[in-house]
Amino acid sequence: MQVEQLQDRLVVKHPKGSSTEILLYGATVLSWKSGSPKDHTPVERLFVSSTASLDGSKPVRGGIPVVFPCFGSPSHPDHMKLGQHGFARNSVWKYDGYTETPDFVTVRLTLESTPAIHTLWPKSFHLTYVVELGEHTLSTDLHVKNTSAAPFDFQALFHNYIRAPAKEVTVSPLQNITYYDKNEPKEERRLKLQSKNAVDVLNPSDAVYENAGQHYTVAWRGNVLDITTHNLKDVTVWNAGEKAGAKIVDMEPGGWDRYICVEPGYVRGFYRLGVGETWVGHQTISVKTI
Ligand SMILES: O=P(O)(O)OC[C@H]1O[C@H](O)[C@H](O)[C@@H](O)[C@@H]1O
Repeated sequence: MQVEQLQDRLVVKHPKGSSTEILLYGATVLSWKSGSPKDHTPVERLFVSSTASLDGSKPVRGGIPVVFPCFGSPSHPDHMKLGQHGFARNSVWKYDGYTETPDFVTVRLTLESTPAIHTLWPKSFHLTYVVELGEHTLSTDLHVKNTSAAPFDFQALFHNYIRAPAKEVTVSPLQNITYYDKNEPKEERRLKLQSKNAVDVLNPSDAVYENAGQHYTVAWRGNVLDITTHNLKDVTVWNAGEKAGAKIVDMEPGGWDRYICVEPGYVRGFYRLGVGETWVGHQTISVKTI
């Protein structure tokens, strides 16, 4: 059996040694251990704060929280009752089974509206989250189906906390891409053009790159992870930095220096989904040999 269902999570093991754990709360990927094509020893690739709450009392500080149907604090008139990053990351998802091929173990989770969600966002929808584990890859797909009688607008994002030393890691290629700098105090100055190709987070970063290339390389000292995406036109690069990081209540001491968030999403503007239609956002994170 490659998938073990525990009370609060799924533990998925690949015959070639990689593994992943998915908390039903938020469908949050909590762990992804994978070797590289050069060194087969499985290594944890995601950062989860040791002080994160995993009991469903608040979204997990780390792993891969799923952001839907709004990113950040709501800005769309239909989203005003929602909390930061929406409800997907703090709702309990249902396990919907797994499939297995020689190369991949794939698990499915689903989420539909509940009375509590309905009071915040009165739409009818069906979400399916598909997590596919390969020998050196982890893919996540979010399927959003509109089961309402009218179109609705949403944003979606995979909030990947990549385990990496913040002082050394870079994300590329981002040169000549326009980004929305959330750390810039004045709204009218927030849209900027990135001049660097490999962007670091030596200073605090909260930058939403618009219409980026959907293929990113996250690199530091002998490590390379590739992220390829589909239908996720934007990517946010976030690291709180030392000062603001110390103020995040569920961030472990010094935790700001152990992660970089590289968050593919559809978050600049909104995707309008017609009645009965399904939208799929996809990412694959691969461990590369260098
Ligand atoms: O603290 P959270 O609600 O989990 O959000 C953590 C971060 O998520 C994204 O990266 C946003 O761009 C940031 O502005 C935010 O601080």
